[in-house]
Amino acid sequence: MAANKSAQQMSIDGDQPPERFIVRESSFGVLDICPPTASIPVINLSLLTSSDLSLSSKEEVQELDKLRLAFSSWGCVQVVNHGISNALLEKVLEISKKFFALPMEEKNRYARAIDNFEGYGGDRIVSEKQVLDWMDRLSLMVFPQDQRKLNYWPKDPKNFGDVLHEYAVKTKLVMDKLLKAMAKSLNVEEDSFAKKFGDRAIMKARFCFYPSCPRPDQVLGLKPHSDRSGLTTILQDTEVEGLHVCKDNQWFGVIPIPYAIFVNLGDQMQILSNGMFKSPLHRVVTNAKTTRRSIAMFNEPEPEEEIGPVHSLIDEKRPRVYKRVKNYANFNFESFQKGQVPLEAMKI
Ligand SMILES: O=C(O)CCC(=O)C(=O)O
Ligand SMILES: [Fe+2]
Repeated sequence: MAANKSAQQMSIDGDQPPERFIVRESSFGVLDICPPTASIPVINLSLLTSSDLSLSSKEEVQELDKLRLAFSSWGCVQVVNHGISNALLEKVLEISKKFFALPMEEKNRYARAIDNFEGYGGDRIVSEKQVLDWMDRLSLMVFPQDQRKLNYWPKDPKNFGDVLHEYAVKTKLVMDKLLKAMAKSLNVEEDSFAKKFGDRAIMKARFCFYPSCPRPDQVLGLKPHSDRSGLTTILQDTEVEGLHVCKDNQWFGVIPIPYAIFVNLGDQMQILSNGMFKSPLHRVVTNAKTTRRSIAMFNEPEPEEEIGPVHSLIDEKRPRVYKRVKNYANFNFESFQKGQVPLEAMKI
């Protein structure tokens, strides 16, 4: 049955996308696979160094302004000079390439259980009416380290675990720097956001594989969504476009910059910032010729930590927009199941 085949296998077999993958106009509006491209703001992380705004150089202040504007309009940036070496980024792309190139039976040793997010598989089916994504993925919990389910971590390629661990540690440093810079850019205590993530913040990795598709005009690699996370980084194949971001109700294509890391905010940062920063809708389209790979890292506050707008961002001019909630990931899933838009359901 085609519906049980992986997207990769359908692509190899030259299958036409089955009915359940077809995006109807009513599902998400017209599928424009080639929207205008966007100049997503580029942030030079090496300029964001001082811990005290009053000590910031002119260049740093300018960069902080750029960051604030970018996250309050686009909800995303491309980060350069982030401190992660090109060699490591190449290794991350390489372990992804090698894993997805394994024979199907080998990959299926890491197959996801039906009710779990972790492991290898396709779109997680939560409703009969769901339009399926033309994408295979390997999802893994990386932090807290004691939550890892190592039976899902590929043993082939051999360096998979070491590379992912090193990349996650370095990614967390980038994210923590960004969280501090974001707070500074809004003129609030530097650790206002960072401390909400807690010592047991969650980091999940998702290796995304979008095989070529004979009908890119009819299917989506990943349907429009905003992330549940606090912060997400995306490392993408340099040569292959496919990621689109929505700004002011218009879709824009993202042009990957070699060795830059794309960062988007998730819903929990929109909540923590009392709506000052945006968690943007984004999606991925496929193309008829090439496979696209990306590695997304999702960083979230620990589920036991109650989150809500940071106090210093609430005043008469800007009253509190969102409620407080524990375990936003669950809240998000449940409101989605009830047909609600989770961020709307969080409003007071
Ligand atoms: O593949 C990409 O570029 C985007 C992935 C993504 O948005 C996600 O996994 O949530
Ligand atoms: Fe996403």
